[in-house]
Amino acid sequence: MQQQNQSFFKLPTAEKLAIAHPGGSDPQRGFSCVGSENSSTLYRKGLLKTQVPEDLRDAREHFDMGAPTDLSYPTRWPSTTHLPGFRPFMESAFDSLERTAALIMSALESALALTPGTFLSSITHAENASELRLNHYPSIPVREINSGSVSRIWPHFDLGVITLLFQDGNCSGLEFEDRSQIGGKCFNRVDCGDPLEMVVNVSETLQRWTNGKLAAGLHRVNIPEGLKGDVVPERFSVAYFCKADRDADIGALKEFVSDGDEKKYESIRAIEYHQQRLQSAY
Ligand SMILES: O=C(O)CCC(=O)C(=O)O
Ligand SMILES: [Fe+2]
Repeated sequence: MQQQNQSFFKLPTAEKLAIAHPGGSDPQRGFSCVGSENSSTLYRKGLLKTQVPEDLRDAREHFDMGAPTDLSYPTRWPSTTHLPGFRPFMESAFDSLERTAALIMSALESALALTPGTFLSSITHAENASELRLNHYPSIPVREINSGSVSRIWPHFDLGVITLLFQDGNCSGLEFEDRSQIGGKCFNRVDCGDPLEMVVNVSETLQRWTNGKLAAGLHRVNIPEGLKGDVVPERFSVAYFCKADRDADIGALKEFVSDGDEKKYESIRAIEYHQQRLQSAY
């Protein structure tokens, strides 16, 4: 998949722009050029409500696809002339990742002693809302990142249920917030490791369903540890965002709100919640 990732971003700019995501609140499909998505607003207007300056940019481009069965928001595919085999490969990868995510959610149901299907009944709809993303971070001078207004990806929470994340094995930089010091002040590095390693990240929907019992992981991509030279090399990653069905309620589940507990997350349809959040990120 990392090879497909590299091939996609090597396409001529015009080819990528021909399948550009128009922005706005609809689920992302196709190509988003460097600077088009602003992850810092996901942070600013997200769970932490922390004050962050307005003019922060992401040094990242990405490609998003939806489920092959998602007829509401079809994927914008590059032409087969330029990338033969890309679509069938990505659709088959989507299928494997969807099954992997379902296994993890089923294991979580057992671990939390929930009735089977408590989570999965809201994620297995035929017209599923999950997404697969290819990220490319072009090489960038260290001084640009140190200027403070550009980051590979600003601290943010993912919106879905869980994220399955793969790094390219060459360029590290992924960091997760240290849970003992909430507030985005201290981050722990995640080793780049083997490209077959999968990072599983709790995202906002699971935090909402569990009324905060499983907290979403705040993460970012920073300058790699021990970098030599004054240019950060290019980096690739792949993220599968397992999402709730569009019509699913993503308020706190009754199983996680005992008598006398505060229900921290009110009922809202997943699609409405996502639209509100994406509107602010583009
Ligand atoms: O590139 C990475 O390692 C992280 C990507 C990420 O956080 C995202 O796409 O939401
Ligand atoms: Fe993320």
